[in-house]
Order: sequence, then C-alpha cells, then structure tokens
Amino acid sequence: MIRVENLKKNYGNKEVLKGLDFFIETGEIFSLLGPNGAGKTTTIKILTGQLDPDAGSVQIMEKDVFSHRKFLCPRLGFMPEETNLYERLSVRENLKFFCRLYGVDFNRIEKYLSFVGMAAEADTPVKKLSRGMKQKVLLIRSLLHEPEVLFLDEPVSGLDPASAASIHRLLERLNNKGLTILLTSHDMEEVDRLSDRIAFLDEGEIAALDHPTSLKLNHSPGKLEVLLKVEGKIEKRTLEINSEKAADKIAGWMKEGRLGAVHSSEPTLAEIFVDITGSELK
Ligand SMILES: Nc1ncnc2c1ncn2[C@@H]1O[C@H](COP(=O)(O)OP(=O)(O)OP(=O)(O)O)[C@@H](O)[C@H]1O
Repeated sequence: MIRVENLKKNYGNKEVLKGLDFFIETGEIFSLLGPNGAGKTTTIKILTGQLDPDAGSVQIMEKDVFSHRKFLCPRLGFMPEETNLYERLSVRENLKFFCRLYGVDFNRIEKYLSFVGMAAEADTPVKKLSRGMKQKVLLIRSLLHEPEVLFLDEPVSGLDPASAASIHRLLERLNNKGLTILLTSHDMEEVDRLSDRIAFLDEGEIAALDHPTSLKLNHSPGKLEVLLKVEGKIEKRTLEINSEKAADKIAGWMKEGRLGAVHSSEPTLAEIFVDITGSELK
C-alpha cells in the first residue's frame, strides 16, 4: 500500500530524515513512534504530498506521491497535529466548508457526526467544544471524502485518557472497516495498544521496526515474577523463564497451594526505545 525508500530531508544544514525505508500493508495500523524532533511530522507531510523530500521515493497504491497528486488526493485523509478549525463557526459549518472543497454531499456530515457520537453538537461553535471534541471534528474532516488511507499526526496529543481512548476506539472501528492508518506519536501506550506494527524513529532514522509483541519478546529479560504465599505473607520471587528448575518450582508451589500469581516481566515500549536508541521517549 505505502512504500517509502531512502527518504531524505534537510532543513538548511540539519539532516532531519536520513534515508527512511519502510513498507505499510493494506489494512494495517502503522505507527511512527519517536521523541520530539525525531522527524515524524516531516515524514507524514512528505507522505501526504505537503512537503517535497530532498531524496528518495514514496509510492502509495503503487503511484508516486509527487507525480500522481490528482489520483491520490481523494484517496488520502490527513488529520493534522494542530487544531486548525474555524473557531467561530459551528461544527456543521466547518464541515460543510470541507464538503464543498472535496465536492461531497452534505449528508456525510450527519453520518460522521453520529459515528463519533457528536450529532447533538452539530450547531455548536467550535470554540465551545472540549479539546477531545475538536479532535473528533478534525477526524471527521479527514474522513468526509472517505479516503482509503488515513494519516494522523499525534491524534491524541494533550487529550485526557478518556478522550484519547474514545479516539482510539474510533480508529479501531475505521480500521476494522478496511481503512489503512499511519499515525505518529510519542505516546508508547497509544501505539502499543493500537498498532499492528511500529517504527521507532530516532534522529531521522528508523532504529527498529516490528510488531509490538515481537519487539517486547525480543527485548524480554526472560524472567518470571512469582507471588508466593509464605507463612501467611506474600513474597516475590524471580525465575528464569525457560528453565526446568523454574518449572519444577512452580509445579511444586501449585501442588502446595502456595502460588499467588505468575507474571512475565516484559519491557515497555519506552524501555525498549531507550535500550535501542539510548534516548528517552519525550
Ligand atoms: N520548517 C522547518 N524549518 C527548519 N527546521 C524544521 C522545520 N520543520 C521541522 N524542523 C526541524 O526538523 C526536526 C524534525 O521536526 P519534526 O516536526 O518532523 O519532528 P517530530 O518528530 O514531528 O517532533 P514533534 O513530536 O515535536 O512534533 C526538528 O529538529 C525541527 O526543529
């Protein structure tokens, strides 16, 4: 669906993208995870044809992004990082403006307002909406022309956990209907929950690219944490994950009825990011 090869971008002397390569399958949720300044927005702007690279190629649906804008524009949706809505206009007026721009019927507005649970806010001026609601209006705006690929730049940045979860559920529903999604984030919990695959972007380079589970398994310390009942108290024991001795011990504790809980100690994506890049995810 999306093929990026040797993508490079400089701002003055600063190398912001140093030769990115990745491929996104149709129907995937793919996340670019990286700290501030890693090059996420620059990448997404190039992929959506808003910015020209200095080198490299981007193909979407086997078409070059820079020479097939007319073909690709109706098929791509983009939700920007900043809330660039007309604050004094109502939600419906904001969306009507974009319906006209895309040449699509106004009845899609009601359809998508219902989809995000905001039918009652259609006539509310945007300036009176919460940040979470504004994000939903931005999401609708990026969907009005019913694209096949949706790009989202930090879709839940600055949102409270409930609003973020609500946006995530919407993205999952859209993805279940077949939408391919690329999002950028510096929130590892967000990408861990949502993504089929994650690329760690660090200083303009992809430091790792894999399924979240594979990343965790490959960086697992291979330990099990066991909570054990010992003389009326709970004690924590750490065991090697793949050892016969650990299996025997656990079996013994189970027979004695002393086993409280067993957890594998997987690293978080943030810990793996530090492990691979030496930088914090901020
Ligand atoms: N128009 C510009 N002119 C000069 N430098 C820029 C410009 N846009 C971005 N940069 C620089 O390029 C680097 C990458 O920026 P970019 O916005 O792509 O990072 P990001 O990973 O999206 O960061 P954030 O999470 O803070 O949005 C940063 O050092 C930024 O300061």
